[in-house]
Amino acid sequence: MPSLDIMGVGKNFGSIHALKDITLNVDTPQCIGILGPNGAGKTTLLKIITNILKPSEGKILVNGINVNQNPTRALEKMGALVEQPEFYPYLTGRETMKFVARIKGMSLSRSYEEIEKLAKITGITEYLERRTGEYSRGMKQRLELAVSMIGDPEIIVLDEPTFGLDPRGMKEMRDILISLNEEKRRIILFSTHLISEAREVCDRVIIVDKGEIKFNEEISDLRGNKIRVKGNFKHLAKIDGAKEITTRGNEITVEMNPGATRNSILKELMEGGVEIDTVEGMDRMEEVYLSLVQ
Ligand SMILES: Nc1ncnc2c1ncn2[C@@H]1O[C@H](COP(=O)(O)OP(=O)(O)OP(=O)(O)O)[C@@H](O)[C@H]1O
Repeated sequence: MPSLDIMGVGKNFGSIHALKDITLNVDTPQCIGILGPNGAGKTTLLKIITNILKPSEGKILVNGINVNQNPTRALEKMGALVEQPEFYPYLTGRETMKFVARIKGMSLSRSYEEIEKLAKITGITEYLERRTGEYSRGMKQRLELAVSMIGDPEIIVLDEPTFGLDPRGMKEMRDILISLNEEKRRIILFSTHLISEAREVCDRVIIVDKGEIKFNEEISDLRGNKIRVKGNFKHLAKIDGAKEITTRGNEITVEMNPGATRNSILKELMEGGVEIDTVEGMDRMEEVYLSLVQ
């Protein structure tokens, strides 16, 4: 079983405290999303995990091995896409993968099988014979993922794998991550700005802001306890199922009492004379994230 231990990691760039005492222990295969606004510290954390940067404090253990002290052994079973690699533009996708497979010490016959398998998983089989200099951003991103997976890593670390892709490309990349995660053989850690993406792909979500973990929960534990309604109303009657109600313009946010349901709240609002236009559910992850972004 792969394991990743982030133990009290801090990172200072001069007077900037990019990370402060980050601790996280993962010892079962799962997908973890790191969500956070610009400058939160996501990339810095992923760079420390992959030994591109040294922590100012704390340590990272991969399968119990200290990344900083023994990087070769610790990172043997890790595949990462953290700094955008520049491929040699005159090599084809296949040659690029073969090159990396050879560096990783793989035999030619094994590398051939590995390339075919990974090209299929990441959907690049049809571009394998083209020079990477001619690849679109989406093709490059898939090739990068395929390259990071050479050697069947137990831990995969990806910095914003869907960044810069069009909606279809984003969906396809998410589907690849979902299917990799379904095998439940690896720890997949990736950063994103998108709540919806984290919710769709991950088992656990961590929200980082100003270098600190502000939220760390399993997706399955998140229960929506707020709903937001937009509509017309003159004044609000008492809502039995509401713990707290706030209004802003034509927007009503209701925090529900434990026994209440979305439907019971909506019924009460309508009976109280609210003409409802739209309804949104909010969960705690969304609340924390939106409060940080705002
Ligand atoms: N090499 C560096 N030198 C100085 N400051 C840095 C360096 N790298 C990052 N920082 C600072 O550390 C903080 C965290 O940056 P980081 O790139 O980790 O954030 P992020 O969450 O990945 O942001 P984004 O979503 O914008 O990519 C920021 O204040 C950033 O300016």
